[in-house]
Amino acid sequence: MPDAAALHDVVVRRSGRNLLDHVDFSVAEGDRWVVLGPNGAGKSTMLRLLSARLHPTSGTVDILGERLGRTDIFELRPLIGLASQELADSIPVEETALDVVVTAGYGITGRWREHYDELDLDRARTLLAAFGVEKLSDRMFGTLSTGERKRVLSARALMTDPELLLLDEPASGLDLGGREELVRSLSQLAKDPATPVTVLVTHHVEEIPPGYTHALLLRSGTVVAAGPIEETLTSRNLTRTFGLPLVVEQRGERFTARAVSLA
Ligand SMILES: Nc1ncnc2c1ncn2[C@@H]1O[C@H](COP(=O)(O)OP(=O)(O)OP(=O)(O)O)[C@@H](O)[C@H]1O
Repeated sequence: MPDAAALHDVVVRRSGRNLLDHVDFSVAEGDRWVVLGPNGAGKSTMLRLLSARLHPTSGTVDILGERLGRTDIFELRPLIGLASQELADSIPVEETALDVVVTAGYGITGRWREHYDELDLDRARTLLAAFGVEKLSDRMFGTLSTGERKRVLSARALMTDPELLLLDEPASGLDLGGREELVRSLSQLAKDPATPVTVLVTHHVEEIPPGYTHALLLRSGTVVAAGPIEETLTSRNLTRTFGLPLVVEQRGERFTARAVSLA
C-alpha cells in the first residue's frame, strides 16, 4: 500500500532561510504521528505542506497518492481534515459551533447559502458529542473558551470523513483538566481503527495521546529523529531537539519530560 503522505528532500525557503531543510518524512496507513519541536522548528510549515496549503521550494510532496504541483489541490483538500489556529482565525465570531463543523463539508468557514441535509447536521452533532461539546451546538464560536474552540475544531476536522487527519497543537492553551479531557478524546480516536492516518503537532510530550505510534522530532527545519514512538522519544533525542538536557519518562501510555537537575 502506498504511503498516505511522503515528503522527499523537501526544502521550504523564505527570506533567504530554509524553514524546512532537506526533509524526508513518510506516513503509512494506520500510523498516528506526533510532531514535536521547539518554537520555530518548522512544525506548522510541515502541516501546511501536508494540508496542501503550501508548495515546497524544492523536493516532492505526495499526499494520498497525488503529487503537489501536479494535482488539483481543491479536489485534494476535502480529503484532508485539518484543525489549526490559522483555520480558527478565519472563522467568523458569530458562526455557531454546529455551523463551524458542518461547513467543513464545503471546505469553507462561514455559513452562507449552502444547503446541508439532516444527515450532515446529524453527523456534525455526533462529532460535537464525541468531543463532549454537543451542548454548545448553538453557541457562537467567538463566545467559546479556548478549550471549547479546540474541541469544536477537532470535530470539524473529522466532518468530511477525511483520509488524512492533521491536528496542529490541539491542546495548546487548555487548562490541566481541559488538556486531560482532550487527550482522552484524541486517544479514543487514535485507537479506533476507523480513524484515518493522523499527524498531531505539539510542543509537549505530556500532550501525546495514548495510541500514537510514531514521533518526528524537528529542530531548525531539520529532522532530529523519526520512527516508532518508544524508540524515538528518548532523553537523548529530546535533548538534541530542544537544545537543553532533558529527561523523558514513560509511565503507562503517557510521557513526561523535565530538565535535568544540575543540583
Ligand atoms: N513567510 C515567512 N517568511 C520568513 N520566515 C517565516 C515565514 N513563515 C514562517 N517563517 C519562520 O519559519 C520558522 C518556522 O515556522 P513554523 O511556524 O513552521 O514553526 P513551528 O515549529 O510551528 O513554531 P511554533 O512552535 O512557534 O508554532 C519560524 O522561525 C518562522 O518565523
